[in-house]
Amino acid sequence: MDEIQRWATGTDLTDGVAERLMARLVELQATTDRSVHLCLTGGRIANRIYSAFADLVEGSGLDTSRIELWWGDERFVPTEDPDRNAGHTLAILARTLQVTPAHTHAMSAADGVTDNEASALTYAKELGDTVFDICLLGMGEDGHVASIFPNHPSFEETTHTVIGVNDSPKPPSSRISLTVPTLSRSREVWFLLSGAEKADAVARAYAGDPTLPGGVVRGRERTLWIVDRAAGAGLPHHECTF
Ligand SMILES: O=C(O)[C@H](O)[C@@H](O)[C@H](O)[C@H](O)COP(=O)(O)O
Repeated sequence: MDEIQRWATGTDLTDGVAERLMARLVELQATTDRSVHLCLTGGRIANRIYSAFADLVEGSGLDTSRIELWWGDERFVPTEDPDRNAGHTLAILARTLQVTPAHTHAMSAADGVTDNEASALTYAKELGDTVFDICLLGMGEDGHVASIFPNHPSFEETTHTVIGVNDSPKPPSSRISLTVPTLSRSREVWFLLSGAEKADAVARAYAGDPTLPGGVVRGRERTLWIVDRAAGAGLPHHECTF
């Protein structure tokens, strides 16, 4: 079930998504005794949302002992490299979200190792058959999600759940990524889409363009297309949820 959530500006989107994400996580925790699994994405838009989310934790009712953080992709760089997704995200969320190391599943960094495939296999073992309750994804102007790129080996059919990605069109070149089937195992996929430069890719992906990773990744129960006015310019207006 695809739903469009349209916000006027990127700022409205950031604050609105942070509130809806917090509410949904609290709602999911109320339906189960297990941990809730949230898969995070890198990118500018996501990091702005994480910052707004961190401001909401106090008084939210979120049980931080029952949330597990995963990553959809990672740049295969040293831990201290500013390009590393987990570094940014944890610095932002750790301001208010006390998530234990056992519940924080960051992909390994390239500290003294060069083999991203081996690191991908290690993450696949840690992931096992975990199904994410919510998987957050940004999208590039080329329709990439996580580190799965169109017209690129990363987008080829695979039985792997996690892969090493080389020659990434988006720097840095070496990455680790969940694969399309793994992303689509998620119960809910939330696409976080802001900026006019994404409008064409967003429209094509929403229409299910099979040549774009964003065109084929969907949640099993729900797919949210969260757009600001600019990024959603090419989306149908009759399907807005609010
Ligand atoms: O590691 C990465 O680069 C991200 O996972 C990538 O998939 C990102 O989400 C998109 O490129 C959108 O990035 P922006 O939100 O910065 O446009």
